[in-house]
Amino acid sequence: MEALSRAITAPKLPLPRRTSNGSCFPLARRSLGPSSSRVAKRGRVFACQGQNPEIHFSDPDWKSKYQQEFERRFSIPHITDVFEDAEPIRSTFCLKMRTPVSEEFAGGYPSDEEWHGYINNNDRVLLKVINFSSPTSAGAECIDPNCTWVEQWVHRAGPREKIYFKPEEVKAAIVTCGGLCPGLNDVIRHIVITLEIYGVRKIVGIPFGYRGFSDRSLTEMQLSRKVVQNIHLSGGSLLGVSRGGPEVSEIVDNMEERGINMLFVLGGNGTHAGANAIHNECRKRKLRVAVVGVPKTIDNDILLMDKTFGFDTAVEEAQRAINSAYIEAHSAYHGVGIVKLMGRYSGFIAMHAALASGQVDICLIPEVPFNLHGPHGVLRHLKYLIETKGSAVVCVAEGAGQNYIERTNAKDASGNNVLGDFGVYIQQETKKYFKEIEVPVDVKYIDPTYMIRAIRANASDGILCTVLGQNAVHGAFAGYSGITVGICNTHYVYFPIPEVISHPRAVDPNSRMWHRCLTSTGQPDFV
Ligand SMILES: Nc1ncnc2c1ncn2[C@@H]1O[C@H](COP(=O)(O)OP(=O)(O)O)[C@@H](O)[C@H]1O
Ligand SMILES: O=P(O)(O)OC[C@H]1O[C@](O)(COP(=O)(O)O)[C@@H](O)[C@@H]1O
Ligand SMILES: [Mg+2]
Repeated sequence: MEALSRAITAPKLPLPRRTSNGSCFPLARRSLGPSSSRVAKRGRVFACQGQNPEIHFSDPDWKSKYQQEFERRFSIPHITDVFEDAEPIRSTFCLKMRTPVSEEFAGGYPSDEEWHGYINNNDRVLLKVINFSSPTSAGAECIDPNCTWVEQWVHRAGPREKIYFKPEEVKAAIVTCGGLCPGLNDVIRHIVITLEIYGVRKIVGIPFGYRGFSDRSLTEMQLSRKVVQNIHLSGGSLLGVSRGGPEVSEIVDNMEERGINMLFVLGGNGTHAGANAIHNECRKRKLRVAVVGVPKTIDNDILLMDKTFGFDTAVEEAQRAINSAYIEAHSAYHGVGIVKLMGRYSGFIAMHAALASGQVDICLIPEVPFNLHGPHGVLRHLKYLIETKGSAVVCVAEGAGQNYIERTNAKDASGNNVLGDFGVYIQQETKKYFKEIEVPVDVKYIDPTYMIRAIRANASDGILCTVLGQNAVHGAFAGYSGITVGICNTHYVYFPIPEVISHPRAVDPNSRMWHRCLTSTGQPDFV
């Protein structure tokens, strides 16, 4: 797997802390490296790595240069970049024709000249929709010190009128990697259904993530509308998931062997790094292959998207654990309920679950440093809560408080750091502290980790999965590769993969959302 990791350009996680917009971070000094640009945010100087290396705000044309560079970065790779003479055909995706697409296309491809349901290749969606009037505005994301409004457009997702694959020549494969996430089956289902509408007959599932490309004992699963009809009714992945796996070259060798020319990859940042490496390898080998990702992570740590599928469901389920902790704490004499939720580097689940439940007194996330001990520490505040309220609920994200736990350098099969269990640690420290100050407390610890991700998607996630799955297929047929689908300001878009995985998206401690969470919990700064 190490070799696979080296194959991509995106740096390995985690990276230095950045703001939630994913690009800027405060500069210690005024000097900038060759690949950074400077922006003002709340009166501080920021650097935007990898963006507009030579941007000079004194240049009267800086804005148009910035936009040109942005357009270049967010252009989505197309099959014609490599196969200049690739000829498109009229789309076989036409919803006006109600009869099923014939297996042999004997009478030619179906078409409906009158249908206006296609996306124009030049359609764009605005990536940022707030025109901040000042760098001091809450959550301001500025490019220049004056916070000038710069339109940033990204590609609109959806079916195109011209397609670059003949359905009868397509062998499509779907693979699900990383940890589970509610909605995986919904996405698989809609990829299969949409492929069939285009007229594809050869659709297979690769079992157990990237591993399924190398382990000869794992055979591909034939997929059809009939097979996937009811899979969304249960959680998990019909295909199975795994971490780790073969090298990129082995994956592409195997794809060639099986004749796969459309690959749909469902996974998080690691999986997408792999998908991008597969796309690049296919290009290197001059293979007419479309590789399209669908971001999957309950951590919600993929950049630039409103949210990833499964996140809402996970938050909803997490609330149940918080509610149980609240009931336990509230019903006990001096009860303290502690809940640990997932979130390796990003505290979105903990923050949103705390906000949604309204029952959390202290929310601890990896992005916001805190002291456990001392006059301004978490434990002192817990004492105050016990004295004043009689009980307290604490919600901690998995990645919080790692500085309190001895590092092991252990890695999982994908190369992710194995974190220490801060939930258990804070539980023990709480007991120890109250024992020392001779205040009796009843501590209840709940770790619902796998329960929040092994369930089926709720209704809103189900719809999100439907749109993402369908758009993934439209993107592949339109001839795009090395892309992923997302929701952006409520519209659906295609992003080039490297732009969404350059580092994990994190909660911005200066964001309105974190401030709302603090308003809700009433917790002080623990520093
Ligand atoms: N940097 C990388 N380059 C290529 N493949 C990777 C990379 N990181 C992880 N992978 C592969 O992607 C798959 C899923 O990665 P993992 O980090 O476990 O989950 P996720 O995709 O949810 O982040 C694994 O098979 C792993 O080997
Ligand atoms: O026990 P597992 O399968 O490694 O999963 C735990 C991990 O799952 C996550 O919730 C999501 O991780 P992925 O997006 O990489 O699947 C992490 O926060 C957590 O560390
Ligand atoms: Mg990950």
